Amino acid sequence: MFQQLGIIGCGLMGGSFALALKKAGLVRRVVGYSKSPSTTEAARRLGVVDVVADSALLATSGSDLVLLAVPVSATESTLRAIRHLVSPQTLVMDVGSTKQDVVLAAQKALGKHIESFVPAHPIAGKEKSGVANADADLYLGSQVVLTPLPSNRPELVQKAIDVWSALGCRVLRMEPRLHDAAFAAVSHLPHLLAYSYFNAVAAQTSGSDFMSLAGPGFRDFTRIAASEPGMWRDIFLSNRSELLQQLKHFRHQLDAMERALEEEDGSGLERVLRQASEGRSRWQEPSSRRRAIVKPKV
Ligand SMILES: NC(=O)c1ccc[n+]([C@@H]2O[C@H](COP(=O)([O-])OP(=O)(O)OC[C@H]3O[C@@H](n4cnc5c(N)ncnc54)[C@H](O)[C@@H]3O)[C@@H](O)[C@H]2O)c1
Ligand SMILES: O=C(O)C(=O)C[C@]1(C(=O)O)C=C[C@H](O)C=C1
Repeated sequence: MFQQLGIIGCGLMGGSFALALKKAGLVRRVVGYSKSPSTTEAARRLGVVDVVADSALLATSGSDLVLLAVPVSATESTLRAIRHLVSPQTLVMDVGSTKQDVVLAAQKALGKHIESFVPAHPIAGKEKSGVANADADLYLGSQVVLTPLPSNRPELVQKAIDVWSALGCRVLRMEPRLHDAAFAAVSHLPHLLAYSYFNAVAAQTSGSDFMSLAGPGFRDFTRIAASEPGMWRDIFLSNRSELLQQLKHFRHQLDAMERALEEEDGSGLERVLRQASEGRSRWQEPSSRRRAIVKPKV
């Protein structure tokens, strides 16, 4: 049981974490800070936070668990703002979608307090941001990647594993570099493609007429194109080199499809379509292997 959770960034991810911890009975009090006072006030009205803090530092004061749920580009300044109140017993985590830059930001900002910062990335979310979309069950059954640092206090790493496990998550440990390479392929590239594809259709003269006829295929493929642009700008820029690498792989496949179409190469086309269809049918969504909620150890 945590005495106080300090949420910095009371949006979708931070708000959902607060609600999940409350639902699991793992926290006595939640204090929240967000850049915009109207957001923090909405979080209080919705019962996501109990107390509104006027700064990130005040949200950290007295908290034994602090969660940064801000855009990845705000990690360094936020950690700098709270570092004086991070004690050796405080567990500080983030939920950022990239990890190499977050670790770098923490190294620059935290000094000796880095021992308390355990970088985390829950593989959960949705295209709707903001505290109004926070959901106590958002993390249930999801994977959470931790990229612990060599300087982390082992008991805080264990505490991080315990708290996510208690929320019904499967916790994995990974090197930041490997994390960023993997999520460039399975999260960042699909978002980039969804945004590009949507614009490619919408920019055509008849784009809106075409879209008025669209069915579930279009809906499913473009859902994530409605995601928050500022957040994804940050993610793309922060993981730029891995994303560029993934774009090369994608362009190679697209070129092969285009060639097969131009040459009316039906068997070549079917070969690549079959390869994808069989692979996708075999793929099992990790979060569909839902785990029972384990007894909280925290
Ligand atoms: N949305 C997703 O699906 C998803 C999934 C996994 C991880 N993430 C990561 O979670 C983080 C938060 O994303 P979200 O979807 O909750 O966004 P969000 O827009 O819903 O919430 C972010 C909140 O942070 C606040 N904020 C922005 N800058 C701030 C600052 N400097 N100091 C304090 N508060 C600040 C905003 O006002 C907002 O309340 C991002 O780093 C993102 O990469 C998002
Ligand atoms: O469900 C969605 O809308 C998401 O995009 C969630 C999603 C993803 O799977 O790519 C988005 C960003 C992350 O950092 C983790 C999860």
